[in-house]
Amino acid sequence: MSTTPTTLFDKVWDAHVVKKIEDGPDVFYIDRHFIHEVTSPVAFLGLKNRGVPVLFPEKTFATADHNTPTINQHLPVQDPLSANQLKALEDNSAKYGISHWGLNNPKNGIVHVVGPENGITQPGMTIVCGDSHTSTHGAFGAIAFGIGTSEVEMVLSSQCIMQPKPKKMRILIDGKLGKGVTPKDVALFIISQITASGATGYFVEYAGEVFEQMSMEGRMTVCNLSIEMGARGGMIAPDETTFAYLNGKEKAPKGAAWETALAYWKTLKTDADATFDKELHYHAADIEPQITYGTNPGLGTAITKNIPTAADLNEGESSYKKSLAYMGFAEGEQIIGKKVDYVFLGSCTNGRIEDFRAFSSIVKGRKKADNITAWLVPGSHIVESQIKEEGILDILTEAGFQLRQPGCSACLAMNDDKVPAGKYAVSTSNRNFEGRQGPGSRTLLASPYVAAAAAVTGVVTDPREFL
Ligand SMILES: CC(C)[C@H](C(=O)O)[C@@H](O)C(=O)O
Ligand code: SF4
Repeated sequence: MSTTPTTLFDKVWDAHVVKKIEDGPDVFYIDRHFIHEVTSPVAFLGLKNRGVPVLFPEKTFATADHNTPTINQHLPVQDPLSANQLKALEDNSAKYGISHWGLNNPKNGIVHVVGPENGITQPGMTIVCGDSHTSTHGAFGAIAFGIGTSEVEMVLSSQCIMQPKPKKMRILIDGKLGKGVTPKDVALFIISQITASGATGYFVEYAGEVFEQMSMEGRMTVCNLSIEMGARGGMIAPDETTFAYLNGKEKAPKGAAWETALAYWKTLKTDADATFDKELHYHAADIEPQITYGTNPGLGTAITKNIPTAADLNEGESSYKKSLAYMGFAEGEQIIGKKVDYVFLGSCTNGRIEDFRAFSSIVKGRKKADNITAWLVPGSHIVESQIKEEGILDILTEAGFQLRQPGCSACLAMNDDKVPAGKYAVSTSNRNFEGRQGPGSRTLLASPYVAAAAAVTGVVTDPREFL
């Protein structure tokens, strides 16, 4: 065994290199492969054309999420393109013997929600999916990243991909988070500090007290947003919180296999004195509830602050002005008090049970504002069941909200959940690009607390006044 101090990332990476290529990418072994309806059909077509089988069908897991409606899921899907994609996923999975959680399957939900909650995602694994937010699974101490459709085909046929090793960055945050400050705020804060391309070329390890104290749901939220700072992925060393979350999950190891796995998982941490290519250090006390005001996730601020000027930001002036013009905002304006039309609680960033608990803790005993259309979309059927079991649905109903059925929904508006042109949405998702939530839609990214505060007041509101 090597005595050189090693990072968590190197430990997991090096254990998966099948072959090193001189001056080229590594041939990299993949433990778990997730697929959804958008990026898999062309990969399966490639297999068919080459007459190649799926090498290890039991290592690939399919779920339908992007194109699925969030009401009346028992009825046939109306949109022909969506219906075709969903059918292709089902047929391809059946043809190659791949596990498939389609609409109405009790395990169905957003790929990055269902993988972890069923114990498929485990520490020390390499995990890929034809989807950028695959970084979510890094919360378990896995190396997880998004791949393109041609690589999906490669993984299906060989369980390997060609992958250059990224550089390593560690982001350390010490101290304790203040009232109303959530993992989403931590991630939006980091992105606002380093910009949406600040971690390009790196794989990030999040470390320090803030992440050690965080729940698995919170860690998933943070790792999910790694991609929005440009990183290849993000990870957090597994610990007792991770093991407790996984223990008893359907696909987690059981009995003696659990003990063996646990012994290995406990070795998965960065050694003291291991070095990174870049290190950033922040303090929890400096992080307030955040909100974005522009058209990339880096254009965010503490909710109590005013929208910065181009000079404050060091941003290219014309692109910044264009971004604010799209949003209908002006430099130097206060963000609190801005009118909101839509509230979206959901997505692979904030569609987990903890997010619904946070949202309901604010709307409890209050009423939805009349000007707000709210879409509350659980990340999976398991989350939906928990919402019902914990009495959260009753709180939401009492406050004038409806619960929808699981899927990506308004996060990218590939189904009917589209925010109309010019309207403002406070959204717990991860992208605020032009038109992301529907043509002409305007997105303000924020935490479930901020979303709830907007949902009951109708305007951007500091959630701390309700906590
Ligand atoms: C459709 C899919 C390829 C896409 C992604 O890769 O991220 C989507 O999930 C998104 O969030 O924009
Ligand atoms: S919820 Fe949004 S970010 Fe996540 S996979 Fe679906 S579309 Fe992509």
